[in-house]
Amino acid sequence: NPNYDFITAKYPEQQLREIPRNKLTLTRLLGQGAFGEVYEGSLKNLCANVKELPVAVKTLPALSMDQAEKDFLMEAVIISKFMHKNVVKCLGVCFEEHPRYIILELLEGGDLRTFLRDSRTKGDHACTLSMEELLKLALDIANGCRHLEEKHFVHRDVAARNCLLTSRGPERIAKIADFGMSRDIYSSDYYRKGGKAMLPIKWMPPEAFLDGVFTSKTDTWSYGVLLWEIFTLGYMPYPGQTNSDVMHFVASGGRLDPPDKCPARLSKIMIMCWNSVADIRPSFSEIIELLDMCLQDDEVLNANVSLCHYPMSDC
Ligand SMILES: CN1CCN(c2ccc(C(=O)Nc3n[nH]c4c3C=[N+](C(=O)[C@H](O)c3ccccc3)C4)cc2)CC1
Repeated sequence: NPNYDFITAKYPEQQLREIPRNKLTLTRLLGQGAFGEVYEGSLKNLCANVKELPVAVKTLPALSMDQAEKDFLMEAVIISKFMHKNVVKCLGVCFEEHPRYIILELLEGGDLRTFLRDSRTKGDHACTLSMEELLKLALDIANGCRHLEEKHFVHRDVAARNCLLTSRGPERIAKIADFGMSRDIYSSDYYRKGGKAMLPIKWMPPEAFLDGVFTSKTDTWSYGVLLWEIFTLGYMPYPGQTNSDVMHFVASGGRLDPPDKCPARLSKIMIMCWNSVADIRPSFSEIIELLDMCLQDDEVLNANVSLCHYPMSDC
């Protein structure tokens, strides 16, 4: 996996900060990850002026396989490389004994896809979030992705499920928060192709699932699907289609329909992200400029996000 080269080749000197385990208290379980749990916790006097710091603690079960251990370490090393307000921060690790912990900044709003789905009001299919709020979420993640692009890091799994929110209120900030190499093998978001890796087919461009080619333009394609997720308030992409349906559909030129009543300026960005020629897809700097234009455009701000009515799918 070239991302491993990214780490070992360029930054061998960067050490992970080992945190004494006795400074850490785990309070409650936040979620079950693919290879472990994530707890809310608190960190005592990490530094002078902070007595107790609320944190998220990712755990690796003590009896994990070697590969899981390597992936877990790799996730900590990768996250520690980035310093950006839209990328989750790693505060340190407890790696000297089992169970191993990765200590991350606590984001209390939960993941972006759940938040979008919860923000639908029942029945009248209106939405509790304004276009401006949705655009700001989109811009937060685009900024995080631009930082990864600048660092020549390809994420490979940009999707709403892998983003977290600082809170659910109007001051919420969205961050890219999952750099795990392992995939939730029980989630229908992933597809085991050729008995090997679990692939998020519905978020991948043709050159990735056909030829295994991954560049920052792979993340651009995935980001276009994330935009579609945001403006459908968390629908499953390609409703009613299986992963293998989608591989054939997309490889032969098929694309997601932009959400209905989605303003043209916004749909255009999605379509640009899904250009079959990777080089023609926009960089994240270009995407940010285009989204900033949307934020200035009343036609976009006054559009109402109406939920598409997909008959049979897990909407
Ligand atoms: C209505 N309520 C609102 C509150 N809510 C939550 C649900 C989950 C969380 C949560 O996991 N927060 C996290 N903070 N930091 C990290 C987290 C996860 N991390 C990870 O690294 C996880 O692997 C990860 C990464 C991306 C997305 C999900 C999980 C790092 C917080 C609130 C439950 C529903």
